[in-house]
Amino acid sequence: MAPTKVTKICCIGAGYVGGPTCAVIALKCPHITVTIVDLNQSRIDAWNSPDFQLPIFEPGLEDVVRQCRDRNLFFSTDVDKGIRDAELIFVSVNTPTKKTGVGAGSAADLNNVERATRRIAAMSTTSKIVVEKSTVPCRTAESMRTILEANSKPNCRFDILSNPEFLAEGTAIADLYNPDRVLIGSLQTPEGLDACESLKGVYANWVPSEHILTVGLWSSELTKLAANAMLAQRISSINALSAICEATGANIDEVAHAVGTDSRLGPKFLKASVGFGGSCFQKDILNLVYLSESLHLNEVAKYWRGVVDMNEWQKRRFGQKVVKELFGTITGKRIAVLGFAFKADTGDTRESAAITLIRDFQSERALVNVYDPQVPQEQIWQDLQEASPSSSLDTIQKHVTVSPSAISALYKSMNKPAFVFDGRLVFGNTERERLANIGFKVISIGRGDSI
Ligand SMILES: NC(=O)c1ccc[n+]([C@@H]2O[C@H](COP(=O)([O-])OP(=O)(O)OC[C@H]3O[C@@H](n4cnc5c(N)ncnc54)[C@H](O)[C@@H]3O)[C@@H](O)[C@H]2O)c1
Ligand SMILES: O=c1ccn([C@@H]2O[C@H](COP(=O)(O)OP(=O)(O)O[C@H]3O[C@H](CO)[C@@H](O)[C@H](O)[C@H]3O)[C@@H](O)[C@H]2O)c(=O)[nH]1
Repeated sequence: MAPTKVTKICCIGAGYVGGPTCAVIALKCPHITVTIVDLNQSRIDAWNSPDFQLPIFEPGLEDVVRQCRDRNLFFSTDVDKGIRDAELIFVSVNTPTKKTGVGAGSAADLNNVERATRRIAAMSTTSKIVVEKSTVPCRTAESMRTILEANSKPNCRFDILSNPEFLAEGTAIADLYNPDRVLIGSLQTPEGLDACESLKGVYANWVPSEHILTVGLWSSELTKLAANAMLAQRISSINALSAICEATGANIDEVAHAVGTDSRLGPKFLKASVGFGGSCFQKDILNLVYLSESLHLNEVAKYWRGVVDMNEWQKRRFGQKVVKELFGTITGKRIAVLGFAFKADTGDTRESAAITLIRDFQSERALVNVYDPQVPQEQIWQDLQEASPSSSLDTIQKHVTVSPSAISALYKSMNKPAFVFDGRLVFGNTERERLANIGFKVISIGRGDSI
């Protein structure tokens, strides 16, 4: 049998991955009808909103949705119909770290994946290619296949592929237009390889074939965890060195630049920071830690856990540095936190270092002003409450204000000496000097030479 030429795709999960990924597929493949389904009514309403107030902020996304929506791109809460009509289904649901039960704190919670898989089995009356897009532990595809096969109807076969997503938030559209690689894992059986060819045919509409890598299912699943673990490891390595720089007078930007010119290491992902955040790095490393522990590879688990431990230390260390520089106490002092999301160009606050920092400032009874144009106020309050479950919202709001602009942090209105703490190395030497000329004392992560 020849590989199916896909014309109808359904994506289960209309979040940061499902939304942009399938919107770009719709744009690049006008002959394919793409329906993105989700149980969350308000999210789907936002995707369908007449004024394109989309549920996530991502540069370039609105333009893609404007071009395709209601042409060959549809958003719906009718999950069952989406499943029934499709030839190929992406499962792009969230897989957060488990909060309770076996593996709590490190294992991935696969409940959403299982629910979606059971729904596919229950609703399908024709054969489907089912694609794992969510980040999952190694061998999850096997569990999905077992569930699908145990519940399938006659003449209905399911082929499972792994196709992890490597986009980064803030650059998702550019990453999807021009990916370093698309990775597809399949069983190495004739049917598995045919299914792989079908999915490859979708990406081949815009991705050069040498950038589409095909591997075995388990390698594909593990590659996603490995890639994130190794990226995060670079950040923890440079952050560990930033502490040495502060203590010795070396400059972390100079060290990172010089190290990164070694072609074996390369210049990217060497920016020291207040710590990595986002919904993926910590979750996926902990997922790898749990997998290693389950395989009784305790030294391997310990090795990867170190990357997360270093990140936690870096976040705490930055908060402690602020207290130390402000003469040992920040009680009653007003601190402006510019940026609440986990990085620039996104409104996503999951695991943002700003949350830990503000929680630590609150415990010192500082007065905090938060400014982030991409993050709605309600999200900030929700995150801060989750970070300090023993404090009421009233108590938090006595210490934290959400500012509509960054103006209130201007030098003239500040107590002197006025400090700027640069936790993302956004200020180079010129900007540092300019701030110092205004009168600010500038303290940057990874630099012993405050000015
Ligand atoms: N966010 C990223 O940058 C990124 C990048 C690569 C991979 N990933 C991985 O992709 C997956 C999705 O991440 P995300 O950030 O898009 O999550 P998200 O929370 O933004 O979106 C997931 C969506 O799935 C929906 N959902 C959950 N269970 C469902 C079900 N049974 N039926 C229908 N809808 C359901 C939720 O309502 C939610 O809207 C995760 O496994 C994540 O690790 C994320
Ligand atoms: O040199 C650097 C690079 C990043 N960061 C921080 O690391 C975090 C993660 O940044 P980034 O990787 O750019 O964003 P994510 O959207 O989390 O993307 C990561 O996680 C995704 C989800 O799995 C993967 O698909 C991407 O390939 C992977 O880069 C952010 O807090 C950044 O500020 C640094 O501190 N220093």
